[in-house]
Amino acid sequence: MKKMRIMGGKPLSGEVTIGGAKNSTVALIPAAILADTPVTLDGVPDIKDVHNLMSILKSMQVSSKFEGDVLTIDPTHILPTPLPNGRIKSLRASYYFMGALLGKFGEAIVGLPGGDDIGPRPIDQHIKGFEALGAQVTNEHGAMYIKAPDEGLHGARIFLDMVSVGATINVILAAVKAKGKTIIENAAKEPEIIDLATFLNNMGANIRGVGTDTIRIEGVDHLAAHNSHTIIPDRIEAGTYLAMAAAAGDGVLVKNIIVEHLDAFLAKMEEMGVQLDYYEDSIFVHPTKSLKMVQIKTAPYPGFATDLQQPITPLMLKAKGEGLIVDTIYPKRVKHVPELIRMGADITIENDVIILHHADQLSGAEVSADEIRAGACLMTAGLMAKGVTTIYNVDNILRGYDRVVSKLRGLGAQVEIIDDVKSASAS
Ligand SMILES: CC(=O)N[C@H]1[C@@H](OP(=O)(O)OP(=O)(O)OC[C@H]2O[C@@H](n3ccc(=O)[nH]c3=O)[C@H](O)[C@@H]2O)O[C@H](CO)[C@@H](O)[C@@H]1O
Ligand SMILES: C=C(OP(=O)(O)O)C(=O)O
Repeated sequence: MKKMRIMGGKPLSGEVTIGGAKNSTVALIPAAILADTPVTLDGVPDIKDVHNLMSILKSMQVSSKFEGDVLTIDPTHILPTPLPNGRIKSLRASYYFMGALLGKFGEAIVGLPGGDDIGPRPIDQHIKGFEALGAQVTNEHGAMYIKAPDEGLHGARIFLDMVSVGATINVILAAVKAKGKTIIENAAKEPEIIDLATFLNNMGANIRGVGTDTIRIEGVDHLAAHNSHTIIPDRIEAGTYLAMAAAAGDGVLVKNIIVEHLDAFLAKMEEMGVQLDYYEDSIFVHPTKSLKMVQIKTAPYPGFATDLQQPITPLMLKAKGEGLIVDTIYPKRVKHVPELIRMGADITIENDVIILHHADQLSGAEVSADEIRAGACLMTAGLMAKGVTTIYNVDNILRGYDRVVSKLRGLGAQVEIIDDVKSASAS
């Protein structure tokens, strides 16, 4: 396991460029196996989730090559392979192989996914969707066995009991080649779902209504890539750097942003009094002086993203007064709280409400990134703090933050990643 060492107190300045969205990429890679041709993705972030997905592809005889930010995937020799264990457990989005293999071969054996420990993450709505399309689903020793009827999957009307990104995407992947029309109601509206549908539609799929709560899919027989697909910028990485720039910056330009994808987050930054200059696809964050405390309630898109409640927390610690955070999606997503307290923060949790107070000065400490966004929060706290912060379990950050050390160094941060077995290296 690696750890990250941050020497705090040095204000960030300069510019940083946001990479392609993790949550698009991790859906696009499994989706690529639905194609009858090689597929090229551009703007791919260099994150561990991508490397783990490439290794899963390899186990199915799907070759892939990652050069710069271009990933080519050749699924033309794919074999229908059971995936009950192994790398499947290393990330959440491996569950997209359930929908993709089911859509491609009418059968999937896929282990229950890993991913962040942020409270219960059931997949009942994914299963409900597969069953509505005619599949039989059983859970045997921690792996899902999913089988279409002999005549193949058929279109269906599916009302999701709750808005779920994963279930919406998995049903799209399974239904895109099913016979007839599928309608997903109460669908999630996240931009990454639109990105996935754009990719599939450009290959010949017929998916309409993505970005609204009703998605209509007319099944097609073939999918073929004619052009490379450019992945949308990562709105969560962007939000992380924007909050970091406001909390620990002396004037930072964050580039490659789709501003509209961050509306709820940016409104909160402005409510706090952060001064932002907007350009076509970048935002300049001015150094902050006095900040107003706010209350945040996370919600499905276009609401305030759960994945940004931890990254904005250190910024809130700079504001005067009492702030509240309620994560309605993952009420137990509080792994950052004991670590921030160790750094000198005044935070309590009552009935799943996170209550924060102003901290004059955080102090460097040894802390643990127990999940990706807790890690993002601790990086910013470490940059704000006096002294050295060592973040353990840094693989949880590297799972989803593209070339994070070189980006932070580019902003003037003193940061390094150290293997626990002495030798130092940067990624
Ligand atoms: C790879 C990826 O894109 N991950 C994102 C995705 O995760 P993921 O797709 O796993 O999250 P969902 O949108 O499915 O989950 C939303 C809520 O619905 C619940 N639920 C979901 C499915 C289900 O079958 N049953 C059920 O009860 C979950 O426990 C959660 O409370 O959306 C989350 C919520 O925006 C983000 O935090 C993750 O970064
Ligand atoms: C929860 C997250 O990721 P995953 O769904 O991949 O675990 C996240 O990106 O914040």
